[in-house]
Amino acid sequence: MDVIVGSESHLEQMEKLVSSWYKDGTLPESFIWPPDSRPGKLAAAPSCKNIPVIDLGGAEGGDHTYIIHQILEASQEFGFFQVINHGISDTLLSDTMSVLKEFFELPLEDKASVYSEDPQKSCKLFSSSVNYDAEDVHLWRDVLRHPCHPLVECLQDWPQQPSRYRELVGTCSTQVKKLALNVLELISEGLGLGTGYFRNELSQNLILSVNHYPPCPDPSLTLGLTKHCDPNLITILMQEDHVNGLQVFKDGEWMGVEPISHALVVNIGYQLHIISNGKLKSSEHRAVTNPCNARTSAGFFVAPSYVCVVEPARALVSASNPQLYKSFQYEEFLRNFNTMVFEGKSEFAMESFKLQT
Ligand SMILES: O=C(O)CCC(=O)C(=O)O
Ligand SMILES: [Fe+2]
Repeated sequence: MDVIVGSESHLEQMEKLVSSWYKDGTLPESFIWPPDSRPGKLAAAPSCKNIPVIDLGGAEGGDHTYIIHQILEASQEFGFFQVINHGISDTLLSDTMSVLKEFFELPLEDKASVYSEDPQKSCKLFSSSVNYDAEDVHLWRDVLRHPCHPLVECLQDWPQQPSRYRELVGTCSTQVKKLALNVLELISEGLGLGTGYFRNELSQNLILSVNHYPPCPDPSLTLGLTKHCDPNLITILMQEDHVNGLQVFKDGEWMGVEPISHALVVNIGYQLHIISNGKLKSSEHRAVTNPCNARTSAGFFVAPSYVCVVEPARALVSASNPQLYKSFQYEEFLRNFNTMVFEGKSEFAMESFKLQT
């Protein structure tokens, strides 16, 4: 059925957005996760002081080799690290985060033009997941998702409000892409793949996914985002200051990733795990909610083009390091990943791409 933007049924659909009704103070049953995937007592998840914070300030000077060493070590052990002195100005990051938060605070009518339940639509605001009507349990989040590349082609689909949205998110996404390519260059060098290994179809796409988690009456029973690894190449995540929520699974327990002002979180996606022939790790992570503050996070997902062929780098395969994954088109991986996520089996998303060794 076609739904006309701003029509009564379109606005009714928008009432699925958690931000439109959370103030009634209830946690509906449809948001209560089974006991084995609930966060339970949040106090049990210590804020992780161990996720490395890497100063990229000297990457082009005398610290170059040391920084590569830190990035490789963090990517092998944690699959996550934070970066500071990354070259993106504090003002741009703060202003972009403000405009993203403002977007979610707009009245429903002002968000109606981007709200959509159509899985094919590339720029859309929705609640929980793209499978809202078919999923058993909902996530306590609203999401605004859209491509950021090529900028001139996608910009016209982005929200027009707040008025500085396009300008700030456009500038920020361009700079985040540049940062991601710099980090990938350091990884490429660290893996012994030379220069420019990722500067092609492997890093062609950039998708922004903004998560908004309103305050939740009982964070122990629900989740903002269930455990998953990111399917793409590498993710650069901006998280709001002072509000915890991101957790990484490490050594059998969930650990919080502390928000650090103006730092960015870097997360190794499945494609980088595969290209490194298992050397770099993709870690499971999730987002929990809290009763006091809304939290907004913005993930910039750098991904291969859909037709790009992905496989372990030849230079990393040898008799003593047999090839662990077959080669495939990224589109095929993504289709399988999305099905697995929908079936609640995302931890098995890699199975059909593994080679018997
Ligand atoms: O909200 C967060 O910090 C996590 C977001 C995330 O993991 C994702 O969007 O894939
Ligand atoms: Fe993620």
